[in-house]
Amino acid sequence: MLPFEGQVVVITGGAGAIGLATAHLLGEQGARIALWDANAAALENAIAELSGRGVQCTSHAGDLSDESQVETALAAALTAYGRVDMLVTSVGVSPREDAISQKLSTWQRSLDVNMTSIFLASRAVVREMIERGIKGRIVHLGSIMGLSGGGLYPNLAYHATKGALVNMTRAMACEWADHGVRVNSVAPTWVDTPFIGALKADAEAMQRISEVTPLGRLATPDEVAHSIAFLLSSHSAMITGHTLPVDGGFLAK
Ligand SMILES: NC(=O)c1ccc[n+]([C@@H]2O[C@H](COP(=O)([O-])OP(=O)(O)OC[C@H]3O[C@@H](n4cnc5c(N)ncnc54)[C@H](O)[C@@H]3O)[C@@H](O)[C@H]2O)c1
Ligand SMILES: O=C(O)C(=O)C[C@H](O)[C@H](O)CO
Repeated sequence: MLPFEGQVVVITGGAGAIGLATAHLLGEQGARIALWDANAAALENAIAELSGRGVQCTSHAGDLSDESQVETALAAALTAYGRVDMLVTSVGVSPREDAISQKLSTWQRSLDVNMTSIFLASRAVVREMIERGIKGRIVHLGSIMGLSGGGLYPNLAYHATKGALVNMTRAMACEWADHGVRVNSVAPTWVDTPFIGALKADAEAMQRISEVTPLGRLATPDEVAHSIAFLLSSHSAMITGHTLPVDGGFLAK
């Protein structure tokens, strides 16, 4: 039997690079997938890719910082599958603005996407898990920037929201442990995805990233997906409230 045979996973930001790599990995291991994302065109491609490989999948296109979108998405997933066993939150925005010139609107949008959407999806899914007695598992996409001040370039709103996610993970884990729901995060280093397209085009930034990363390279979406799968699996049954760096040694320096 496959490790996630028949289990249902909701992946927010599921049309993005890390979300989709996770969908492929969990799908290969027997999971049924619900991808939620704001990017309707990318979702369509993602669903075509997954279906082409025989993975059962549904999607919902909408802004997940909007409570009604999250509720609609969950209702559709429940209609399709009747349950949700796992949630991966992989939405994110990274404005890379310095604090002095940052606009309030940019700051607010970062909070809405990087924090509120995660609260909304987690709350919606865990209500269902508790109602149905499902011992669910959640993994959030944090960042090494939530565990350090960074230093290579200013990005206050990103640092603040990813830092908050570390403690949101702990608080959710403590609150939901009695129901058998585990909550963890991964904190990747820079991952080779379109999310850091502007940085990849900057040779000097890439050189500095390589210097501050003991393993000297970007992570791949697949490497992050495998860490997520571990935290969703029974192999991590005694781990909750934890943030796992997937960082090539960045935080060890
Ligand atoms: N790529 C990296 O270097 C890196 C490193 C560390 C952490 N992360 C985190 O991993 C996560 C995924 O990153 P990625 O590299 O796959 O990026 P990505 O841009 O490929 O994927 C992010 C997805 O989130 C979706 N999204 C953004 N705002 C949304 C909203 N309001 N509602 C619904 N969907 C929304 C986007 O449409 C996109 O498909 C993010 O949380 C990011 O902060 C990325
Ligand atoms: O977008 C940025 O500038 C980031 O810092 C995003 C990621 O978190 C970065 O790749 C390191 O984790």
